[in-house]
Amino acid sequence: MITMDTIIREGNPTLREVAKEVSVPLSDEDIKLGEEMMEFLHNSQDPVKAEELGLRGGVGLAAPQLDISKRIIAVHVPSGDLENPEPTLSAVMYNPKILSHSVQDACLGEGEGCLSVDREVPGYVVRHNKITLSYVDAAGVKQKIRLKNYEAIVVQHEIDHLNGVMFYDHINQENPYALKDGVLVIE
Ligand SMILES: Cc1nc(NNC(=O)[C@H](CC2CCCC2)CN(O)CO)c(F)c(N2CCN3CCOC[C@@H]3C2)n1
Ligand code: NI
Repeated sequence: MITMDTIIREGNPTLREVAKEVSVPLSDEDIKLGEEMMEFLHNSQDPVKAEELGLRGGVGLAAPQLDISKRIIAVHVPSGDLENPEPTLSAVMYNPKILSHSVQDACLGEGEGCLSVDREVPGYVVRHNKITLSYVDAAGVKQKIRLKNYEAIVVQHEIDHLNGVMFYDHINQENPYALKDGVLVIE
């Protein structure tokens, strides 16, 4: 089971590597890894389990954070309103690739954090507002989807990890809260 002890922290060189594509058809090992990554996200969002296991909350996870330099990410983004328990996006993505993106940029009003970063790094992390994404799903089927706003931000954070990029690499050093005109701030 993945716990916080499994997650490597900044300073570990694996977080700065470009991860390798996984072979398709998917190996049993890669399928099992994806399942464990998704299980971590579910546990981290369950107040009882998160408390029990000492997990920080997570809506995304990338294999390099487990010291595994493979292009595998898991995302589990809850809808936000408690009435509707259905997540807006829940998927393990193998070899995810951004095919195209909007001119429009966006950022989370709260900034970003990272399970591999044990410190607050304030500032806006400006990303694409909308992306068209291809990936292979856990069943080995090629998918092509369009994401926007919060879900698009989460996936971009995870794909960054596959390319050795950390969220704070995007923060403006002079003024962390500087924003160009037209950047959508997502609250
Ligand atoms: C936005 C948010 N980031 C949380 N943590 N950080 C992460 O997920 C990192 C990835 C996210 C950082 C910004 C974009 C992607 C992990 N990363 O480093 C992977 O690379 C949260 F935990 C969280 N939520 C809201 C929903 N809530 C549902 C109930 O359970 C608690 C949960 C808390 N929202
Ligand atoms: Ni992260």
